[in-house]
Amino acid sequence: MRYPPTLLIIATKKLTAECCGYPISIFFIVVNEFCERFSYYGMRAVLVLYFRYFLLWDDDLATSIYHAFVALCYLTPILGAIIADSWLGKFKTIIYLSIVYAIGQVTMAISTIHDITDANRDGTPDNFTFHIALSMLGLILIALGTGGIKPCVAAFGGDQFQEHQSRQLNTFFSVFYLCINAGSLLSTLITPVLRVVFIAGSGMYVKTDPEGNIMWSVCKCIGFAIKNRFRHRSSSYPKREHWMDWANEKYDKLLIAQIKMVLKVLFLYIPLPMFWTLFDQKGSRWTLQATTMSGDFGAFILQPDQMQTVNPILILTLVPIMDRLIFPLIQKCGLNFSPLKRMTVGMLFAAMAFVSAALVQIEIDKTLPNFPSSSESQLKVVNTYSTTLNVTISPNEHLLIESFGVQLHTSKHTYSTISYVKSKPREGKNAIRRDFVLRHGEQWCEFSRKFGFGASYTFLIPSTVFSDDCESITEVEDMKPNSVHMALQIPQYFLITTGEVMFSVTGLQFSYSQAPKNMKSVLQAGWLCTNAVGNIIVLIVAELGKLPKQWAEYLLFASLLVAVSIIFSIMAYFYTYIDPAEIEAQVRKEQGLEPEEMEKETLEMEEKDEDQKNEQGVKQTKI
Ligand SMILES: CC(C)C[C@H](NC(=O)[C@@H](N)Cc1ccccc1)C(=O)O
Repeated sequence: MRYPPTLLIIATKKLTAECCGYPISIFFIVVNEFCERFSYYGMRAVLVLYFRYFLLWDDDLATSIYHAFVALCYLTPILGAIIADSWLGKFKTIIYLSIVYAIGQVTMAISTIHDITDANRDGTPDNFTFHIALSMLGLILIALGTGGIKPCVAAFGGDQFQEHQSRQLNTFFSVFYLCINAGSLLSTLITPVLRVVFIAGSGMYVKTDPEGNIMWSVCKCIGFAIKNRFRHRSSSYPKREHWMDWANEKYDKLLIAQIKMVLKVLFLYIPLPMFWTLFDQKGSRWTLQATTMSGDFGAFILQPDQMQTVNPILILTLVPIMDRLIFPLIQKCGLNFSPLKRMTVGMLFAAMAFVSAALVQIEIDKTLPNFPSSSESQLKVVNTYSTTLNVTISPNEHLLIESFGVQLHTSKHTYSTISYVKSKPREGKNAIRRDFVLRHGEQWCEFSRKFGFGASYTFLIPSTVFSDDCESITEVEDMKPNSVHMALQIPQYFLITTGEVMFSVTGLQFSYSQAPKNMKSVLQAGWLCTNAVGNIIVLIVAELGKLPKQWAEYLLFASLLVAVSIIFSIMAYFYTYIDPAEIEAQVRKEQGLEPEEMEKETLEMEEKDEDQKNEQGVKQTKI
């Protein structure tokens, strides 16, 4: 049989060992993902605290750099996808970038050792520039590692499945997502595990070779189509069905068909960053909201940042429920709950989560103290004298100061204050958290009291304090404890996580199923980029400032997402689901090329020989 003098790509999948209908190699991939997310989320969880308390950055800078880092982690997938699909292949890309990742984690760890520059041993680094530079280098390497391997791992997992395993392929993405969340959840509890599991499965993987510099060919082909279209802009030239068809003169029909498939999906992704903009505020705005709430659950006390673990916990329960119960039930009711419909509903759930956050915020606002505005000032005077005193604070204003103090707000005056609290204590902590012991030389006494969350107190300590065993200490409550319970945030976490399962797990599967074979990682990278853009939007919003009322900002975000989901549902309505393999076969047929399956059969004999000689390669390229 003669083959046209065109580049023929012949894919032959290796017979893989199976367990319950799944390729065994999948086990190594999901365990690898678990460990990777474990390491990533473990580091991310303490990153803001590192910026804040080690590098001594202020809140705004720490938050901005944090979101910039997260955005970078979801931008680098493009680089990983290019390396994998054009050069090294997914397997090698994962291995090499994991090494970069590990170097990044080590660099980051070294940057936290203050002894390196603490020559005078006072517990503070002497050279902050060194620590900042080292940690930034570490973070860039980590972003390169984690982001670079991310589109490859999901696509590599998908590659392990044969055609008859399409049901298992869908379940794989759910299990993959479960592992992400199990890893992120456990990372807060246990120290990172070495990522050697992935290499252990090496012999079992279906490893597809990269097919030349595919990204470069794609860019050149798109560039040519645009140029050619522009050259033929006069109406005398007949119109073509698709603007990419203007590349027909120079480029292979198959490549053009593949680019059309990818562009169609990428176009659909345009509104998606809005979902992530809301989703990623869990880590910032919602955690700040939790700082003004009470985390006293009786048996244990929950810190505001720990509230975020509700998300992975819910994922672990919701993914199986959705997969095994809700989606099959919807299907049984005869409803067509297609992937894009699921994603739209997911967005609506996220919008509802923000409505719920707004309602909680309204409740919290009712309990917050009134702080002076920019045109006011706050004066606090504590009267330790035994009787009421009359204090004149301006020619026309008199104040009666009760014994042990009073707090007041006045307009347009600045007074010197004894104690001045201008915001709720940070992270829901009290100014003083536990019982305290007073010491003076040999004398001491212990003061015991239950302090409320987010409360602030002033203690008046007379000189007689040691003789009466702290009895004479008088307490003034500057700020009432937080009274709205953190459990009220659970509905918003439930709604956003339900939205995430519908949106994110489906998006992952959709990106794999709609991508041509040689661009699976590229489309995974495109999907992850929607997250990066979402984080950049959070950054911009944080910098531009907020609405005066936090609940109004939550409602604004919810309305924006509803508007975006309407746009997305219209776009989705016009999207036709494709089977990339079928389209590719069709184009091949039109070009007079052999369909892949036939090629496979014809060449099976030839390959048997070669297979034995070659190391356990999977895909061969023949010219
Ligand atoms: C963009 C990715 C698909 C995000 C994915 N994230 C999750 O699955 C989160 N539910 C994990 C999480 C855990 C703890 C706190 C917040 C988020 C991923 O990491 O791949």
